[in-house]
Amino acid sequence: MEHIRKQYPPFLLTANEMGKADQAAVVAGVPAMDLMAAAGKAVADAVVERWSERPTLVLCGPGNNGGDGFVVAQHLRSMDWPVRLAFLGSVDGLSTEAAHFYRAWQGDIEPFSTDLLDQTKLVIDAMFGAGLARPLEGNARDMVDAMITRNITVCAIDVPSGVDGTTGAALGKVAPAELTVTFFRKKPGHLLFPGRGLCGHLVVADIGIPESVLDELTLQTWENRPELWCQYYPWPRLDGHKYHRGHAVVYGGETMTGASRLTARGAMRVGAGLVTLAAPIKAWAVYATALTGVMVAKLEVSQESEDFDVLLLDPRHNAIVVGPGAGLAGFERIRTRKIVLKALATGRATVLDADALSAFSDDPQILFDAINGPCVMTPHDGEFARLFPEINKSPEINKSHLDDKLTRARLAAKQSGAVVVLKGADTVIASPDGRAIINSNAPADLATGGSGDVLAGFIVGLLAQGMAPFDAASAAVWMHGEVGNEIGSGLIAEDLPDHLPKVLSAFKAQYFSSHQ
Ligand SMILES: NC(=O)C1=CN([C@@H]2O[C@H](COP(=O)(O)OP(=O)(O)OC[C@H]3O[C@@H](n4cnc5c(N)ncnc54)[C@H](OP(=O)(O)O)[C@@H]3O)[C@@H](O)[C@H]2O)[C@@H](O)CC1
Ligand SMILES: Nc1ncnc2c1ncn2[C@@H]1O[C@H](COP(=O)(O)OP(=O)(O)O)[C@@H](O)[C@H]1O
Ligand SMILES: [K+]
Repeated sequence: MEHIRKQYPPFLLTANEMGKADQAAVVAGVPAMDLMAAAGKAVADAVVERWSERPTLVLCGPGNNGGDGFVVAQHLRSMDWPVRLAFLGSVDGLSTEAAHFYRAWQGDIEPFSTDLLDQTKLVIDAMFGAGLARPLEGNARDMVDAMITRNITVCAIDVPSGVDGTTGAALGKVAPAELTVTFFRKKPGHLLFPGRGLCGHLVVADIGIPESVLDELTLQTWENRPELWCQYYPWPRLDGHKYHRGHAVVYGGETMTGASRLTARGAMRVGAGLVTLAAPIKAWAVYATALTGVMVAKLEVSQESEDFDVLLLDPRHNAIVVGPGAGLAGFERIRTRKIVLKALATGRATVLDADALSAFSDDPQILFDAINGPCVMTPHDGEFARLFPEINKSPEINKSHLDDKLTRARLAAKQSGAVVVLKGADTVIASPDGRAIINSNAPADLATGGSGDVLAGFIVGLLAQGMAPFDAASAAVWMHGEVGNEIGSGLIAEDLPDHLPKVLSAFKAQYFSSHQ
């Protein structure tokens, strides 16, 4: 029988999980000494590939990150690189493996002093890796300060020292790396800011840990990649018709009419069979003139929510989005809340964005109590803070002394019962059941007014086509990032829906045929 290699999804491992993977590898017969040797060799290879020979300083810390540093230094020395090595700690405190490579180093061991930087063009940062427990102090901190001041080129081993690999937080000041080499799998801190911004180019090296150790871990965090959800992607069926592709309802506000129009166009482009924009009568003419493929339903102003009820009587209206341009001023706030609660009461798939979230900032529990069906919330940081003010004070956050985006999104999903898409450069998609995905493909060009409105449209369009909320949110966020990359500089929100077809075609070519 042909041997098919098991494909593992793009897991992200916390420091703790990485430690377990390491132990499982040792149990499976890979000596810890070999892992350290392979780690150091991988870093040396990456260094030689990126930089020409130059005066290099390897800064070794007191743990196994320092152990890797001894290996790198010896490899570079054996290639006749001008290498110096400074060690922070005592040999008695080293692990067996690190002590072995300390002895194997054939050059001098110099004390940690910032003077060493005078002759240095490249620093290999092997001070602290996954085991960093508190901010850097003393000589290590002085060294980092001097590296920052001198703007010295850095290659970091595992993480730039001071970055928490599990959360991406910076424990004190960190010297940014141009290259970071990590082992086996990425860690959340490589994708979450500020960590991501401090890592520079990231290389993940295979150090001989068998992938099968992943089977022994219960992992709940992934990098957003199509492999995670492509098999659920709702491609149109040859024998299908538009009602097989769902009917999305977009609630439109009275004043900011552009927002919900962007949402509606996003929903159409991502393949919803039909999209109806429910428009207050005052703004109806604006919507009706501006939209073509999207249908426009008229809501009487005095009895708005009743008209919305009537619209929802049609069971084919299977996904609803409220928020973009919904309105928060005076009466509009009350109406927005009513519309949200009506939408949630249907039990149909619902996306809540922008004003639909802020409208509940006085009493978020009313909103959370109403969420009983499939629901995706898409707050940016400001909306998140309004809706989940207590999460930053929660014991889980305080325990780690960190305002960690992954934990915050997870807690919010658990508390609200919705899939939470906590947006930004490192958007986190968290499910109430504990699963979480970190997105990594979004360009900064997406930081423009209306781009979130389009994202809400992508999500509701996928929900209308029957995708589950966590998958729909993850797929939409990834598509949004790809479209952003496709357009690049000069991107405006209006462009996003119209560039989606190109991205979908490329995605289909790469992922669909293999899943038929
Ligand atoms: N797992 C794997 O598969 C593989 C892992 N590998 C490598 O191991 C690295 C993880 O090693 P690690 O666990 O020894 O952690 P690391 O960061 O080197 O040192 C922790 C030490 O520092 C100390 N300490 C902490 N904070 C401090 C502070 N602020 N200031 C001063 N001291 C502080 C702390 O002491 P303590 O807090 O106990 O007092 C402890 O002694 C990993 O990043 C990778 O490079 C590879 O070899 C390949 C296989
Ligand atoms: N620096 C950045 N890099 C990548 N994506 C970003 C960045 N800043 C914002 N985004 C993305 O742009 C979108 C902005 O959404 P949002 O803040 O709701 O804006 P709007 O309400 O104007 O549509 C989100 O999808 C967010 O993740
Ligand atoms: K490091």
